[in-house]
Order: sequence, then C-alpha cells, then structure tokens
Amino acid sequence: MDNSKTKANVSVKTSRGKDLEGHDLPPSPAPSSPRPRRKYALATELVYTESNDQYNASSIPIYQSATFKQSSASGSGEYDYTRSGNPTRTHVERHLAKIMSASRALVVTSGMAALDVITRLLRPGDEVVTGEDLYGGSHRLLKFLSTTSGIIVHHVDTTNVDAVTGVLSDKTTLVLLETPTNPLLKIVDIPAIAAAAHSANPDCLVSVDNTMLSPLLQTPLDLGADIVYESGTKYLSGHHDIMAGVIAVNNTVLGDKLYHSINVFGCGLSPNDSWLLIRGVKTLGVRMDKQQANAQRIAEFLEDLGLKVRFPGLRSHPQYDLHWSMARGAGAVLSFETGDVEKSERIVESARLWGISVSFGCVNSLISMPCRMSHASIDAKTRAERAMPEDIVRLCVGIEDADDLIDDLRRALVQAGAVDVSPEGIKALENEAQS
Ligand SMILES: Cc1ncc(COP(=O)(O)O)c(C=O)c1O
Ligand SMILES: N[C@@H](CCSC[C@H](N)C(=O)O)C(=O)O
Repeated sequence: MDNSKTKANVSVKTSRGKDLEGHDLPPSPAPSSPRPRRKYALATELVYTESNDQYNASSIPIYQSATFKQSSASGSGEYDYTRSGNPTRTHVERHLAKIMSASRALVVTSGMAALDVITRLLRPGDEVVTGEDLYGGSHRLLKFLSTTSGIIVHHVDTTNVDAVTGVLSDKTTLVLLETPTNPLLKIVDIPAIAAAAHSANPDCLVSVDNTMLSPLLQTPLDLGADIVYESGTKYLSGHHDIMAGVIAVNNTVLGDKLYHSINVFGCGLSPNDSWLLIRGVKTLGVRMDKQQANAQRIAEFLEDLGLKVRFPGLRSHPQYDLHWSMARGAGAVLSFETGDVEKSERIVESARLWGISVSFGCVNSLISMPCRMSHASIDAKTRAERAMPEDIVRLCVGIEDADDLIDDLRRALVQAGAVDVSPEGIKALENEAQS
C-alpha cells in the first residue's frame, strides 16, 4: 500500500481543481463533510436531512444527468460529469458521513465495489490480515488479489487477538475485519485489534465491514477503525431493490485517495440508486427495531427447542459481553445447525414465508444454506479447514409478524423431520441438541 499520502504523511493536500496526480480537473464533487451543528440521537439523524436545494425540495431531486454545463471555458462548476460527482450522490454521501461518524462517506455500486476501492490502496508485497469466517465474496476478492497482484493475505481466527497479533508486522498495511461475521456470527474485538495493528505498523489501515449491523447498531470509526464499509444492498437500503456500497473515513487524504479510485474506475453510485439509498436510510431505525425484535424471538424459539443457535442477542453467545461492549444491538441475522445437510435442505425447502434467497437486511425474511449459496465461492476444502458447518442454516429476519414467522419455521422443522414431535410439543432430536 502506498501509505505516503495517507496516514504517515497527511500534509499532502489535494487542492480543489487538482486530482491526486495533480491533473487540473473540474473540482467535483465537494468533499462530503457535514457542517458542524447540534447532534441528535441516531434515530433522528437518520431521518433529518439537510440540502441546499434551490426549491427546498423535501426529497432530494434525482439529478438524472451525465453532464453539467459549465459557465465558462475554465470548467469551474462544482459538477461536470456524473462519474466524477453528482448532487444526488453528494447528498447521500453527506447524510451517510453524518450517521457513520465520519468526515467523508463515498457511495459506490455495490459492497464488493467498496472493498475493491479499498484494496486498490494495496501494492505488491503488502500484507493483509483478515478473518477465517468472512463473507464469501470478500474471500474471493482477496484470493484474486493474492493470486494476481502479489498481495499476501493471512486468514486467521480474528476472534483471538493473539492469533491476529502473531501475524501482524510492519508489512501489514490492511487489516480487514467483519463483526459479527457472516455467517457464523463470531465477534471480533475491534479496539484491541486496531491498537495491535497500529502498533505493528502506524500506517496500517484497519477496515471494518459493518454490513451485518449497519451504522445504527455499530460505528467502527468510533472504535479505532480507519475505514468502515458496508454493502448498502442490505440494511441501509432495506428492500432488496438496489445494489450499493458505502465507504466512510475520518482522514481527509485517505478520503481523497478513495474518491480518486472511484473516479478513475467509474464505480460511483448512480443518481437513481443514490436516491433509493437515501430513501431507505430514512427508515433504517424502524425497520431495524422490528427486525431485531423478531430475530430475538426466533433465536429464543430455536434455542428453546434445543438447537445450536448463533446470535449475539442470546446470553449463550460465547462473546455476548464483547459484542455489547461495541454494539447497540444484535442485528437480525442468525444461524443454526441441524447436524445433517439433507435435513437442513429440507427445512429450507419446507419454509413458505421465508424466501430461499441470499442477502439479508431486507424487510422480507429469508432462509438460506450459506455453504451452498452466499459462501459457495469459498471452496469445500477451505470451508472444512475453517470449520464452517456444511449444514448451517442462516435466517435473515424481516419485519413480518413474529408469530407468523415462528409458525412457518415450526412447520418447516416438523415437515423436515428435524424435531421430535410429542404431545408436550416439539424438541430438537437428541443427537442434534446443543451440549
Ligand atoms: C458481510 C458482507 N460484506 C460485503 C458484501 C458484498 O456486498 P454486495 O453484495 O452489495 O456487493 C456482502 C454481501 O454480498 C456481505 O454479506
Ligand atoms: N452469487 C453471489 C452470492 C451473493 S451472497 C450475498 C450476501 N452477501 C449474503 O451473504 O447472502 C456471489 O457469487 O457473490
């Protein structure tokens, strides 16, 4: 990673009108720093937006324009070309910076595009430290970089700070964390790992994928991270109608470098999707409250049956205290095991209300088998080495009525032969109950 212009040498400045290579370009867009003012509770901030729209439109207009006319041949307008900047995109970026505890947020075409932009900071020979339980697409991107770009990637158990410290060195330029992890819901100690990474290499960037919780429930920049990114396809937009990614930072030069890549490679979010993203963000609070409450009830229902359930809202979660020391909620993704891949398949296929689908964070509830679906890009051998249970069923809880969701799940468990049915009720089969 070329750190000379990020942490180590923050004196390198980009001036308006010049990009990072010194090219004299139209100065678009304005940095998305929110202006200082009273801070409200997050639930309020999600809804409260500010804009300098000429007609004071309550909803930001969609500037569906690729180009912007300039008032002079010097091309000095704030915007010139939508790949470089667009007012609708700037609006959502300013809003997200505010709720992500950042000075600058950038929105791109997907969560993977966000990780791509971040990893473009890396240079051959740089070392990346990341987890073993990692979203399949992130694993695939890192594998691609390690096989094509001379980047060295260490996958370690990031729930163990000593294991992380053991591979950190002055060559570590990026630490990539997910917490809770997808799909095993493991918790990673962001402050401890950030401190260890910065002590091994003060220029190391600690980046946290916050997709599983959203900024409503966790703000990694307040916990020692340098970069936070999310798939906006999930909770932020909330309806599975767009793909989006968000990156947020508090270092001006780092923000400029990330923006530079977005302009160079052309992955900025479209005006229409930027508008859908901000519309989704405004209802994040109410959606997440309901999704979390439903998820808690479902996790307790499954645990009461005697199944092994992974959910940070359960007291039985081995890292319950660590999770709640960093987060303001448990989220709405949980997973459970049945001990038998075919039985898990039958459960998934017996559910009616739960859609068989990848992704999460949507208003609709979803059920999936990560090893066959979202994490199929991690080969079976690697999954086995990382102790990923092939039978794991992931539930991504939506905003439906909790009783309806539980009824449908109960029926699916019975239909799949995954539980003992007796006059007293249903219970996990003896060999599948958690010890
Ligand atoms: C934790 C996590 N990070 C990143 C991504 C990538 O996001 P996207 O699908 O928007 O590219 C996903 C899912 O796809 C995810 O689950
Ligand atoms: N076929 C897709 C799978 C996307 S998984 C989406 C989401 N992150 C999840 O965890 O469900 C791919 O190959 O990326």
